[in-house]
Amino acid sequence: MLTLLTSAQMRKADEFTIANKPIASIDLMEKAARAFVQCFLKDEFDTSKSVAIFCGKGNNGGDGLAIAHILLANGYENIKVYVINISKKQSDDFAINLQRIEESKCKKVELTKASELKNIKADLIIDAILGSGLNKPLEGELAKIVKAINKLNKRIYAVDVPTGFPAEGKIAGEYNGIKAYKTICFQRPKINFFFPESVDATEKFEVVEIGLDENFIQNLNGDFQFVEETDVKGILKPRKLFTHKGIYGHALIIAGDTNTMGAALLSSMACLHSGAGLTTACIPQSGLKALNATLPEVMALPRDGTLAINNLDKYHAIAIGPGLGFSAEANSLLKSLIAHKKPLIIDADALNTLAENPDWIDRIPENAILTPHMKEFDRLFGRNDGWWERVQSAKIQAQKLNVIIILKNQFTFICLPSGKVIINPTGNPAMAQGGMGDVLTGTIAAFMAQKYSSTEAAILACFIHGRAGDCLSKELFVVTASQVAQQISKEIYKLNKIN
Ligand SMILES: NC(=O)C1=CN([C@@H]2O[C@H](COP(=O)(O)OP(=O)(O)OC[C@H]3O[C@@H](n4cnc5c(N)ncnc54)[C@H](O)[C@@H]3O)[C@@H](O)[C@H]2O)[C@@H](O)CC1
Repeated sequence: MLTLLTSAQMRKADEFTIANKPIASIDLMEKAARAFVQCFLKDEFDTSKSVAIFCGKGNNGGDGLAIAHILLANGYENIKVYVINISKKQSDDFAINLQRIEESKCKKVELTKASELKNIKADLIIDAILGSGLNKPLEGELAKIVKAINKLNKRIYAVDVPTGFPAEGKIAGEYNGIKAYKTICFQRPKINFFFPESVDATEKFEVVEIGLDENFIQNLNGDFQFVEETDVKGILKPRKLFTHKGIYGHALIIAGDTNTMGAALLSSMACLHSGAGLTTACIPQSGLKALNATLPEVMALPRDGTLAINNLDKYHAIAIGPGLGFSAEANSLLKSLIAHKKPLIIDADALNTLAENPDWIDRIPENAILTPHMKEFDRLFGRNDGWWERVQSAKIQAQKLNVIIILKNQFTFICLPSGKVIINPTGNPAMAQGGMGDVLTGTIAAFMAQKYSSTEAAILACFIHGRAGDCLSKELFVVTASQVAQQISKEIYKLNKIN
């Protein structure tokens, strides 16, 4: 699991590396600049293009100056550096690189006013005005300069973080910073790149390694961690010889209503393909034909409007919610499940039922998993102003209630009772279609039934569900929930096979 860093922690890692490795601060900057250029050249190999590099006077600007001379050395001839006079203060490494630029054949101009940008002509722009040192909103002439740079309407590559975009913390008000095509950031992605608000600042980002001390970074107590494929492979267990269906657990999916029976079928289908030994769908009578016709492997526990499930012992994991609707029966089922200590997943309509009965929330069993999307989360725990606030609130609630909250989005946040937030990297916009959450719920239930811990089940399910969608979207504009459900077994197989 990769630990993500705040800007303050990044500075510590920087200082530690300089103090403990045979590398000086200016050489670390050079290394960062080289890593940036290497990444930049993968996209921009036409060295006849002209490049305007906008630099502030801190270390981000220092990077920009180093990038200028490295690009020159790589065959780019038409490079112009614009040093923006935002303050008198300059960093030591900026000063050293400025001296180098002055001694080179690189053109350098000082820029004080936005109006001076009118005559700038460049095919490409590199933004190195402000990086992770941003400590206040962009104002005055600097804000005007940034606006004018955006208006040049050229492809902008940002160094480390787009100027004006906070690397972490609340993203307040309307974004007025650099709108980058791509951000090439150092050693770790910025935490805020995982929030939807970041699309205003950068269309994409790529992380380059700059040689900071990894041991030091991993031992920093970062709240945010990032799942890697190796983590998932480390958790997944192979299916052993002589095992039988009883070993892989029995999952109960309480879901479906007359008009939303598909949700129950999708959840059950995903549960099957994710490896549960037995799957039972608790659905209304009206869904039995469909269930038997489409998922013959799944058993049924028909609901007749007054169902009480007496024998919960035989189930190793229970998921409630997909397409469940709102009824007295659904209410009483959820209430009775909360009273039991079974591994439980609460999703969709069951989350909304919970929101209508807030006094039940404190009674949710330990290590239960809640899987809200943004609206369901806000209904449950109150409105949030932006994603930073929402994830902070999910973090607090997961700790307080001792549950796991899977806050779903492009990047899903798995908030653990320990206070850690695990970011899932897989998944893509082709998966933005109804039923996808039902599939995730069925997948989590299957992993819990197979006796993975709630944390493991959450990590596995989110990663593999997204990975299934990623694989399918290589050939499809949109992937449907059924396709994802059916792909899951293939993805588990691939991850297990390489182990
Ligand atoms: N591990 C690291 O920390 C490394 C950092 N490097 C670079 O260093 C950058 C951070 O450098 P700095 O800490 O010098 O900070 P910046 O270069 O981001 O900013 C410089 C200074 O600008 C001022 N400032 C902040 N917000 C402002 C605003 N809204 N308006 C006007 N002035 C403002 C602050 O006083 C700040 O210290 C990173 O983003 C990265 O590009 C690299 O050189 C490599 C290693």
